[in-house]
Amino acid sequence: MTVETSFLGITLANPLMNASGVHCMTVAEMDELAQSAAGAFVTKTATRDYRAGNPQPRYVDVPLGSINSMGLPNEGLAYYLDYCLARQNQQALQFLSVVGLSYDEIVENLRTIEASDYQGVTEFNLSCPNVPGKPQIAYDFELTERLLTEVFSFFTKPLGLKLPPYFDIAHFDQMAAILNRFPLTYVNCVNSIGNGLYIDVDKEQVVIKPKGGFGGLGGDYIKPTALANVRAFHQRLNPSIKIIGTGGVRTGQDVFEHILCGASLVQVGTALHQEGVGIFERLVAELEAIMEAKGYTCLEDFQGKLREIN
Ligand SMILES: O=C(O)c1[nH]c(=O)[nH]c(=O)c1I
Repeated sequence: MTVETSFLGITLANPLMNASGVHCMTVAEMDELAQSAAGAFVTKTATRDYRAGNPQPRYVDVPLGSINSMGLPNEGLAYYLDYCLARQNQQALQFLSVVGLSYDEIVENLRTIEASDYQGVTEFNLSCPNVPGKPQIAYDFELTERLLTEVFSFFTKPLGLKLPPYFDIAHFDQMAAILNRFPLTYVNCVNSIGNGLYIDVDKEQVVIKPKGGFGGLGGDYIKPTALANVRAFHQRLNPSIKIIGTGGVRTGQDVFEHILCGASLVQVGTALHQEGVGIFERLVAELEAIMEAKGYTCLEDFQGKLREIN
């Protein structure tokens, strides 16, 4: 029995990796990830220039997950691109997460990556909920289509999209119809559930400073939504477009559920932030135990095979 998997023809020891934004802001954090049991890693979403991000406190772990309004702090695209270029011969599979603060900057950043010797995967983040004044790109279907049309007029390297959660069947249909028109490597479902609110009852106060306390939710809160988005897009997208499952992963069972819904890789955010990189060994062991108990010998035995009630 094995939890090995392959992505873009590259064999990975397991389907697990970090979620962008968690444990991937600096070289030190990314090196620690690279040395961990994680099968792959992704960088913090980069903009062209360095960003300090929103004022603190801007990330808080809470009993059922986390709330954050980081505000896209990052060292700038060159920092992460240089990191990936320097290590792309040693690391099996790298994911470089990117966005821009404007349409033109997004195009510029993707042109920078295209012009580089980067051989890894690019994750285009369409779903950052925390840049004040910037609505999430992926909730604007026309803008998404316009951007993807322009990007794929020049971008030839493997490209995936980080999507926000959708909550309406019509939106799954509309978005999938758009995505199926492009040679995407994958879609990553889901980013945090945007603009939640967590309250400290003793202080009768919000817990994060930016945006009046509104922030993206992660953790246990979002697993049912994450699973539904993985399943919905797995059912609707061309099989050539893989699904990465993100959201609410804390145990091997959560990993199993994401794969059952159709995920090829599974990312860990909130729980990684809370437990550290040791979580990957634990998740692998727990997933193996579930597969053993069910008599599965590989991920393909159950991947995408969620049953409905007929
Ligand atoms: O506030 C952030 O930096 C952030 N926070 C999130 O929860 N998702 C994102 O994609 C981003 I770029």
